[in-house]
Amino acid sequence: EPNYYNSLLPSDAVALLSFKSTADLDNKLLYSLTERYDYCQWRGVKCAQGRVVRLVLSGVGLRGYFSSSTLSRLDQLRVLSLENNSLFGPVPDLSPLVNLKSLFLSRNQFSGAFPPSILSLHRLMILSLSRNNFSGLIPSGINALDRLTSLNLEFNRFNGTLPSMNQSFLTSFNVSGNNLTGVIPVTPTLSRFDASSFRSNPGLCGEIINRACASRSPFFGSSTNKTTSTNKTTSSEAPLGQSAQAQNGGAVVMSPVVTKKKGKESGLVLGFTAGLASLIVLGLCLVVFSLVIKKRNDDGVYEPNPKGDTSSSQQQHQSQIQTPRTTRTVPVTNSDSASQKREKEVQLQATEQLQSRIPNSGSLVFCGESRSQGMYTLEQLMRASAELLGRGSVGITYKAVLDNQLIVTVKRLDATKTAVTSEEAFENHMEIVGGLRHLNLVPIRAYFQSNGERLIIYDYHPNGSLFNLIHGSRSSRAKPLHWTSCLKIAEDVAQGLYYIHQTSSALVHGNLKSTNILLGQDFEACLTDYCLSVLTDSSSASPDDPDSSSYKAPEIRKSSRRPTSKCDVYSFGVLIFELLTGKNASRHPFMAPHDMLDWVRAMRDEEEGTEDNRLGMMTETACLCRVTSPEQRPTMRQVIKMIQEIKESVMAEENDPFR
Ligand SMILES: Nc1ncnc2c1ncn2[C@@H]1O[C@H](COP(=O)(O)OP(=O)(O)OP(=O)(O)O)[C@@H](O)[C@H]1O
Repeated sequence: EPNYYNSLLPSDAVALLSFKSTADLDNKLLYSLTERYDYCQWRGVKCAQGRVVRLVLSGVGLRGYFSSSTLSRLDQLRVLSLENNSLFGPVPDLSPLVNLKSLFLSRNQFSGAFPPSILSLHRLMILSLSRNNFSGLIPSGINALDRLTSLNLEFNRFNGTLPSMNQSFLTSFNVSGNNLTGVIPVTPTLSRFDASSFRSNPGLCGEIINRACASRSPFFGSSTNKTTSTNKTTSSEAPLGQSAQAQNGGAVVMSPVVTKKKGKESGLVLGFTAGLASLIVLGLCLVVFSLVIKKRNDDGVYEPNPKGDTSSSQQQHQSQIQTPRTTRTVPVTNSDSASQKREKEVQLQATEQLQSRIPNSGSLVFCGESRSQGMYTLEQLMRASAELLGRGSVGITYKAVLDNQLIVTVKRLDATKTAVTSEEAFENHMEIVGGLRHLNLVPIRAYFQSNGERLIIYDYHPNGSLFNLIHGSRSSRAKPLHWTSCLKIAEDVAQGLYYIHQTSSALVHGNLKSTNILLGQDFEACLTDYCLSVLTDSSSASPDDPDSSSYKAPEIRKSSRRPTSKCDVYSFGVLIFELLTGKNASRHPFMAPHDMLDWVRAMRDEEEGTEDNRLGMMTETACLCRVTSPEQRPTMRQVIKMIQEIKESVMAEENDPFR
C-alpha cells in the first residue's frame, strides 16, 4: 500500500527516494532507510532540524531524469546541486522550493526551455544551467530574480535576444556558446561584463562586445559566412512561409541562414535576428503593428481554433500545445523587453505574409485519423513561427508554432532531389506512408504539394533525438547508455522497423540513424523520416556526412540501388553498436564478433564479468545484422526474436538468487 508506506516515512526521505528512482538509474546512491532520520546522513544531504537544507550531488554519476514532485517537496532546501551528472529531459516545476538560494544544474543533458518555475524562486542568488541542451529564449522575466549574484547559462542552445538584465548584485555572468542574436542591451548590469561573458554567439552585436550591428543583414552577406564558419548553429524565428515563398520565386526573398549541419546540433533558424528586429521594430513597429492588430481583428485569423473543431485528433495533439503567450497580441510599448519586441517582429512579418498571400494552389492533405478534420490550414502553417531544426538528406526540417500554439514539425522536401517523383506518385506514396500508425513511429499528420513545393507535417517531439541522448552536447565525453536503456531502445526501434516491413514488402525505412529516432513522451523510441528515400533521385550523391554514410549498407553506399528491408537491418546493426558504445557510426570497427565484443566492452569501460552474457548476445545480434551480404542478414522479425531472447536471459539472471 504505497500511501500507508509513505505515511510512515518522513516526507523528505520520500522526496529523496522518489528523486533517486528516476534520476539514478545506475544506482550510484546507496540510499536506504532503517532509522527515522537516516536520510540526513545520506550522501550529499545536510539537514537542519530534521529537514533537508542542502543537497549536493555533484559528479556522483547520476543518470536518468529529474521527475516532478520529487525534490520540489524539499521546501526547506537552500542549496541544490546536481552538477556534472548525466541527467536528461526537462527540469520539472521547482516553484515549491521557495527557500532556494543556489541552484546548480550545469554539466548535464537537461533539455527543453529555460525552466519557467525558476523565475518564481525569489531568493535565488546563484543560478547555473551551463553546459546542457536548454533551448529557446532567455526569458525577460529573469529580472524578477533580483537577488542574483551569479548567472551561468553558457554552452546551451538559447536563442533570441538577451533580455535587458538589471540585477544590481550580479557579479558573475556568462552566456557564451549559445545562439543568441541581436544587440546586447546596454544596461548598467550588463555593462559590467566584458566580451568573454558573451563570446561564441555569432549573432550578438553591440557596444558591450564592440561589434557593430546596424550594417549587418542577418539574411544576406557576411553574417552568413561568419555563422557558417562556426560549429554551433544559430537560431531565430521566422514565418515558415517566407522560405517557401522564396523558393517559389515570391516577392519576399529570405535565404535561410543555415549552417551545414555539424555535430547534429539542432540548427540554424530562418529569419529574424534581433539586429533586424531592432531596426524595424524601432522604426515601424508602432505604426504597422496597430495595422496588424486591426487586420487580425478584421478577419479573425488569430482565433485559436478557426474551425471550432475539437476533434479527437486535435486532442491527440494536446500534449504539444504550449500555454498561449499573451504577449503575442499586445502592441509594442517602450517598456517591452527586447525578446517581446522580437516576438512581435515575427508576428509582423507573418502578417506581411498574410497580406501578400502565398500562392494558394494546393491545400494540406491530412492523413490517418486526422483525415476528416483538417486541424489547421496551409495559411496557418505559413504564418507559423518557424525554427530550423536541421538540414537532412531529403530536405529541411522546421519546428513550427502555429497561431493556436500547436507545435508541429514540417519537413520541406528539396525540390531538386524529389523532382524525379511525379505529383501523382508522391500523392500515392504519401497516402500509404501517411497512414502508418505505430507506437514506435512518429505519425505523419499531413502533407502538401504544389508547384514543386512539398511539405510533410509530423508531430513535434520535444524530448529530442536518440543522437542527442547518446552524445549529448559533449560528444567527446559522452558515456554509453545504461544496458537496460540500450535494450529497450533497440526493441522499440526493431518493432517500428518490423511494422514498416510487414505493412508492405515495398516499404522500407531507408534512412535509419540515431538522428531519425526521436524520444516520445515516455522516452519510447519513435522512428521518423521513414519511407522517404524512395522519393529522391537514387543516383544523387551519397551523404557527405561520414556517420550517415556508415549507416548505409555496403550494397547501396556507392550505387544507385534502392534500399531494401535488408538495408534497414544493416543500419539497425550499426545503431546497436552506437547505443552500446556511445561512439558515432563512422568510428565503429569491423572485426570478428569476439573482437567486437572486446571493443564494446572497452568502450563501455566494463570489465569482463556479469554483463558479458547480455553484451555478448547483443553484440552478436549487431554483428549478424551488419554482415556484408544482405542475404545473410536476419529479417526484423528474427531480430525481434533475438532481442526477446536476450530479455529473457537477463530476467533469468536477475531472478537467480545465487548471483
Ligand atoms: N518530429 C520531430 N520532432 C523533433 N525533432 C525532430 C523531428 N523530426 C526531426 N527532428 C530533428 O530535426 C533535425 C533535422 O532532421 P532532418 O531529418 O532534417 O535531418 P537528419 O535526420 O539529420 O538527416 P536525414 O534527412 O538524412 O534524416 C534532427 O536532429 C532531428 O532529430
